[in-house]
Amino acid sequence: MSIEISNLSKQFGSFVALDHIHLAIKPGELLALLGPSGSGKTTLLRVIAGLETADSGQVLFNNEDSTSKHVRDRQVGFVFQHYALFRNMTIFENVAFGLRVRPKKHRPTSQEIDQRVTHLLKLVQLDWLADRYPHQLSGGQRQRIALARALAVEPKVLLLDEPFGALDAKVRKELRAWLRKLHDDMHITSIFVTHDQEEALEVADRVVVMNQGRIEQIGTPDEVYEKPANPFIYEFLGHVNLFHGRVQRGRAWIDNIEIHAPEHAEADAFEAIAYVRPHEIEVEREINGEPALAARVVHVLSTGRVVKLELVRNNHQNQDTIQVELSKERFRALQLAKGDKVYIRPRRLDFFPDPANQSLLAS
Ligand SMILES: Nc1ncnc2c1ncn2[C@@H]1O[C@H](COP(=O)(O)OP(=O)(O)OP(=O)(O)O)[C@@H](O)[C@H]1O
Repeated sequence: MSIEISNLSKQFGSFVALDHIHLAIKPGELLALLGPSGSGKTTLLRVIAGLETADSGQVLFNNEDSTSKHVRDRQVGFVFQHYALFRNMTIFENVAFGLRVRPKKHRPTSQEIDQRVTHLLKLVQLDWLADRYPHQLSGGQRQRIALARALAVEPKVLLLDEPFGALDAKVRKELRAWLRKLHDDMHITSIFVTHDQEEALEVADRVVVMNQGRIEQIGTPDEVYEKPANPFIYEFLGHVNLFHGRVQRGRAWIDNIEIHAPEHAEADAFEAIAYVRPHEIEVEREINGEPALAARVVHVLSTGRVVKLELVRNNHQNQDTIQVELSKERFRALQLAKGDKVYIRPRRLDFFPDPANQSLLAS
């Protein structure tokens, strides 16, 4: 099932929750809606589900306008953060529920229901819990059952709102991998809401980054992480270092370091902010012929395969810490410790006009 969202807007009173949203979701795609709290993710999901009506715009399922279609006719399955399973029903009956309450002429036979529920419980790898009650399950197991229950009615679209939000970090990680695999097996067009960057980047085919009711960028996890469209996304997605510099006709400068900026080949001079990810900074003990920024190590944190360094620049007014990530091998080769002097050079920088200083420089 493809979903196309066209020019969708929604206000609550005078507050604009969705602001002219356009989005095309391919059949079988797993899409993440990612953004800070209040950015409109849940509202968008609820409009797609038919639980909320938009003020204007359309939601098309397989090119067919569903705006006036009732929730139960949209063939969507839901999983929410706190999905309340029926407490007084066994796990088996919870999963069977959506099928048992169907009108008689659409209801599968009792034998078919048994078969389908057994199959789904196997799919979520919890068939051994069929006779238990929800309170006898862990949070992660309950969410997997919630998913099995959503899948029981064979939805064409699966909508998940922070499905793992209430779980601890380790279980979340396990369920992410599990959801990805399940999706690869089933290919149901799925949209999940999260405010966890890592979750979105790890699980989704494409990520939609939202902010203040608008879409800031749509792309594969690599695209949004490696090529953020604007400063908001840079700062929202993972750790990032900020430098101030200057750009002119395809060249850029951070202090004495000159860097190619081919994407700004035509640009007149402008004051810029420049972003660089922690793993895109080279660290040397000695200056090696290329201009570099002098800094010193203020903190070393070893986490598994990478070593995270915190640096501050030497003799520089900006004493914000600079985060650097090195491989363990590189860290060993450098033999760095707190207090050591180093030279750093960003391998790749992305430049944007500095909002605090928009004035043009004399060329
Ligand atoms: N029924 C409502 N009445 C009034 N305002 C609402 C209503 N539902 C949502 N809002 C407002 O719309 C904005 C977007 O809410 P929404 O739940 O879509 O955000 P979100 O991105 O999902 O946030 P979170 O990650 O915190 O769940 C919020 O500022 C919220 O307060």
